[in-house]
Order: sequence, then structure tokens, then C-alpha cells
Amino acid sequence: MFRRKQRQSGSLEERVRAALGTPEWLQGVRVQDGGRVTLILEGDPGDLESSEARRIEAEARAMNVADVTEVRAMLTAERPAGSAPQAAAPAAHAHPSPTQSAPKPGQRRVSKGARLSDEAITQGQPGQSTTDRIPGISRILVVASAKGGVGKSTVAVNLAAAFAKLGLKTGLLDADIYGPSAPTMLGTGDASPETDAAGKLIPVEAHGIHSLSIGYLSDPDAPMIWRGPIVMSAITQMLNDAAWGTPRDPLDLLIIDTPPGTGDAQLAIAQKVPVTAAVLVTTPQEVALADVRRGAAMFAKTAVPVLGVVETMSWFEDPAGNRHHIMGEGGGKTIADALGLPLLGQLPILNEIREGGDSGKPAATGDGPSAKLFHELSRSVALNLDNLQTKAPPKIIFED
Ligand SMILES: Nc1ncnc2c1ncn2[C@@H]1O[C@H](COP(=O)(O)OP(=O)(O)OP(=O)(O)O)[C@@H](O)[C@H]1O
Repeated sequence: MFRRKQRQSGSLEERVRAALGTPEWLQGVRVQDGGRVTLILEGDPGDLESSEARRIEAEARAMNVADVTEVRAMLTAERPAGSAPQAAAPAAHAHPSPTQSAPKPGQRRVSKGARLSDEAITQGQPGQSTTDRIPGISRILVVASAKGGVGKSTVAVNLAAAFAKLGLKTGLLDADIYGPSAPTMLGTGDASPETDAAGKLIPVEAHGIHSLSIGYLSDPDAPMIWRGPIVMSAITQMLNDAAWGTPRDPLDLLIIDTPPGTGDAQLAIAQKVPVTAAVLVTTPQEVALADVRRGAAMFAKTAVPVLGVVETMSWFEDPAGNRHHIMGEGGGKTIADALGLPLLGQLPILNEIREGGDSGKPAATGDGPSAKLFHELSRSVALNLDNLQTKAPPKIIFED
């Protein structure tokens, strides 16, 4: 996943320069005590997106050099050192998506490739705790899987839709840096979040869900080098520098769709984000179950309560009503029992679930059989959230 830092000979400055190559836009490398590196990069004010891609890539490369502890990059043509963070100017191609309106007075549209704020970069540094409660967010639920492609994003998006349908103010933070899928699953692929007068990102609203995704902020054509602290910075910015809610009108629930696996990015989320609880998503396969154990161990290590296991793709039912356990049988229950956790729900393979994801209209927003399944799952999740001793008011109360 993350490249290991390579030991090389030479001074730190030489090694950073070697890692960056000799691009003409590299104007300077400054090394301070403790491995703190400042890069001075020439930005193109007429092309903010490629300047941003350049900055992100340079920071990632420098960060990967042994003994480097911190990297700051300054884009000289864009903003001088020490100036207040700015939202990037509108990109020439940024059209409002069907889900957004023109910016209101005091709001600005954020172009794809928008830079991270200095606060977010600082917050993303290793070793800093950001586990204080976030004003404006009542509770945070992480949807995790130790393996890719098991249906984690489908569960996260549909759970969010089911909670929103119930009238809860629900947010979805798509932190899956390797393949952000919320924009596709919510039909918000063209969205670029605006900023409010205070410079906070305004989550994109669709199907009653307030969402932010790395997919909204990154140009699909720009190099996707989200590594280490930069990953965490992006997530921290979407968490802390966004207008999710206010202390008077908070988000009832923020669901975070995490990247699959139990690597650095996932650990950082568990450690640094004030997570209320997590759910683990798996298929019934034996191999996936071994991974779920790793996921549970990671949350246990970081003292994040795990509500239970959601098994997806549990079976396929043919038109005659016969169930075919294509991915194995009973594995979710086995692992839930082994971990002492409840099995929160089982979701069969249903075409309307897949179609809902592909078409940008989550199945849970409809009234088909899968909507009922996701409603039941959201009820199960809510009841388990309420049972947590650590819960924060207000309570989520379900009334059928
Ligand atoms: N219960 C289901 N029935 C039918 N299709 C499903 C179901 N769950 C997920 N899928 C489909 O399986 C594919 C993978 O699902 P999804 O993207 O949610 O997995 P993921 O674990 O989030 O993957 P990634 O590792 O890429 O983040 C998608 O095409 C999705 O529509």
C-alpha cells in the first residue's frame, strides 16, 4: 500500500531533490531541524488544478524520503507564505451539477484539485490527536471492511439513505481514497462543493444525504497520489473544515466510508477521528472472514466500539425462491459469534442493489425489497448505537 521510506546517501536536501527529480517548477528546497522540509514550487495561476496536482505529488515524494518528518509546499505564483487559506478560484470547466445550485452570496465554488487548508495539513500530521468531538456532528459511524469489493460502499451509502429517509440529518464522508464511489452511487459525479462565507466546504446534498468525497476534490485526470499524511489531511479537512452542521442544528449521524484494509490510512482514521462506533462489512467467504478479524482487532486496539457485522452478498434467490449461497454460507454469523458481536444484518445479492449503485439512486431510497432490508439494517445499527455507553445526545429513537 504505502511505499516504505528508502534509505539513501547524501544530505537530506540532496535526497529530497533527488526524489523530486529536476522539474523546472522546483524553485527551492529548505530543510530545517527535525527533518522539516519546505518546498518552493512555481505555480501557474492560470491553471490551478495542475498546480495543485504538482504540489500534492511533490509533497508526497518528499514525505517518502527517509528522515523527512514534515513537508510544506508553497506555490509561489498562487499565494505567499503565511497568508490565510483560500478556496481555489472556480475552474473554467466547473459547471453546477444537477444536485447543486449557483453559489449563494458569501459562497464560493471549490474547483476540483482544490488545495488543502494549512489547518488541515497540520491536523493531519502523525502524532496529533483530533479525537475531541466535532461541533456540529452528533455521532460518527465508520463502515469498514478489511478487504476490497465486498460491498462496503453499498452498505455505507444505503445506510445513509435509510437514515435520511427516516428524517435524520445524515452525512456521508467518502474517505475511500483508492476508489471513491459515493459520487457514482449518489449521482453526484459532477458536483464540486462550494464554500460558505467562513471558507468551510458545503457538503453536496442528494437524496437527503449531505456528502463529501475525495472524488469531488480530485481531478480524475490528476495524479492520485494520496499517501500518508496527505490522505489524512484530506480526510481531516473534509471532516473539520466542512459545514456538516452547527452546534444548534447538528448532523445526527455522519457515516464514513473508509478505504478497505487495515493499513495506515484506516488506522489513522480510527485513531484521529472521534469515531462513535464502527460496523464491519464482509461476504460469507472464509477468506473475507479472516480479514474481518483483522479489522476488529484494529478497532479494538484503538478503542473504537464495533457494533457488529454486516454480511453482504449472502445468497442469491432464483425466481422459484431457492437460495443459492454463491459466496459460502453462514460465515458472517460465525465471525460475529467468534468476535462476540451481533450479526446486524444479511443482505442478499439483489439486482436492484447493484443497479441503484450504478444509476446514482441508492436502492434504499426506493420502495423495493432492498429498501426494506436497509431500513431494518439501519434500525439494527441505531439500536446498537443507542446501547453504547459512550453515546452522545440526542438519542436516535426508532418508531415503526
Ligand atoms: N447486495 C448486493 N447485491 C448486488 N450487488 C451488490 C451488492 N452489494 C454490492 N454490490 C455490487 O458489488 C460491487 C462492489 O460493491 P462496493 O463498491 O459497495 O464494494 P466495496 O467493498 O465498497 O468496494 P471497494 O473496495 O472498491 O471500496 C458494486 O458493483 C455493487 O453495486
